[in-house]
Amino acid sequence: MAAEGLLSVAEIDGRGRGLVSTQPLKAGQVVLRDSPILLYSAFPLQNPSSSSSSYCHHCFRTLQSSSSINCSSCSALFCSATCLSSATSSSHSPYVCQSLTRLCNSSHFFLNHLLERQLQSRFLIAAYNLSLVSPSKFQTLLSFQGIPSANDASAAEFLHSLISSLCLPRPNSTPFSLELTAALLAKDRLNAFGLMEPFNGGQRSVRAYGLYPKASLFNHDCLPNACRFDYVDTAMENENNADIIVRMIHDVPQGREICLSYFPVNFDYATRQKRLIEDYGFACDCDRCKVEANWSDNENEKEEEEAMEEDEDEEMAGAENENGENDFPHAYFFMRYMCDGDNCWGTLAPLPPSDVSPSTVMECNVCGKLKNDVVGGEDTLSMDD
Ligand SMILES: C[S@@+](CC[C@H](N)C(=O)[O-])C[C@H]1O[C@@H](n2cnc3c(N)ncnc32)[C@H](O)[C@@H]1O
Repeated sequence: MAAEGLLSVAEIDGRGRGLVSTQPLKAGQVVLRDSPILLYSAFPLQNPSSSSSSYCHHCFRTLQSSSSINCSSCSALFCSATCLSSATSSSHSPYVCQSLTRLCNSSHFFLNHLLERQLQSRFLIAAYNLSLVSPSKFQTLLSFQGIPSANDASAAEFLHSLISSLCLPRPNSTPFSLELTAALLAKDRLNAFGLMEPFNGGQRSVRAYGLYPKASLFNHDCLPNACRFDYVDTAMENENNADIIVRMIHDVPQGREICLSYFPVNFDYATRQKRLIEDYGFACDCDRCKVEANWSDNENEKEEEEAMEEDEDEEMAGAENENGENDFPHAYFFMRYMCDGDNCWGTLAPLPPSDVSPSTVMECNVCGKLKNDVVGGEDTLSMDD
């Protein structure tokens, strides 16, 4: 992990573990570089769309058709002989290759089950395989937070029996219990990061899901102070291209919890709360939610738009309502740190600072666009002032 020592793990009231700054952190500073312990494809198993064959089945780079190589036993494609060779002893072991082939041939499964079950089966086979090829990484996976919900338990019941009956037993190992299968599904649901397809200006979908040992400790905030970048297609040859890099959006003092947003920051209050309860099992009470909880539901988006317009007029100072309270204190965040590219909704963070000065170039973590920080400079407000 780069930037070792900038963050420490702490117990945070009502949130479980979290990551806290051990020293003042600067805008743009890289606070974490983390490699996945497990990656799995986000595409259906059977009748995969053309896009599923666009990515290497090991590192998930976009494939260049001229250089891609087939697995000798199934249809999986790899970007190079090196990736195929690493995959054969890790992510695409004979156990994974045979199990996925058997699942693909099970028409009953696909006629009756939605994409969600297919992706869960991909994850479970990857996790069962991890216990064979890297017991220490499997122990890390087990250390992630995640108590199974009723949905996880019923998915596990179905998938556990399907995988036990269709797939070969894992060589020299005891079978997974139903309880462990349910626990694994919960850990995946609460901790997986999506590696997105290249941004082409429209709806962006996930190409692969990854589980990251350190990044899984970041808690959520609807106005995050850090955001994560990935460079799956543009990483250098000698870098792990599926690494997650977390950079500070703005300065924070020592002792502050460092949080990411688990989804695009433009989601409205009701959508955010629903998503956090349903997918992550908690109701958010961050500063932004406390303010927006007082906005009436159907006015939510309208108020946000109006407040942003007012705040533009007032040089992003934050508008006061008739009671003299600031009813949109986070307008500043939206204006400065939300990408204005069409349909993008990414978050902007400065490029890493040099030894002597902060960068004035902001990078979007979705479309990758670089732009000058229009608000940066000496009169810049710190979010923690
Ligand atoms: C990716 S994990 C984050 C690390 C986790 N706190 C731990 O102890 O391992 C996501 C889980 O952390 C908790 N969490 C994250 N952000 C939170 C927040 N703002 N308020 C309450 N709980 C939160 C929820 O239980 C969520 O399902």
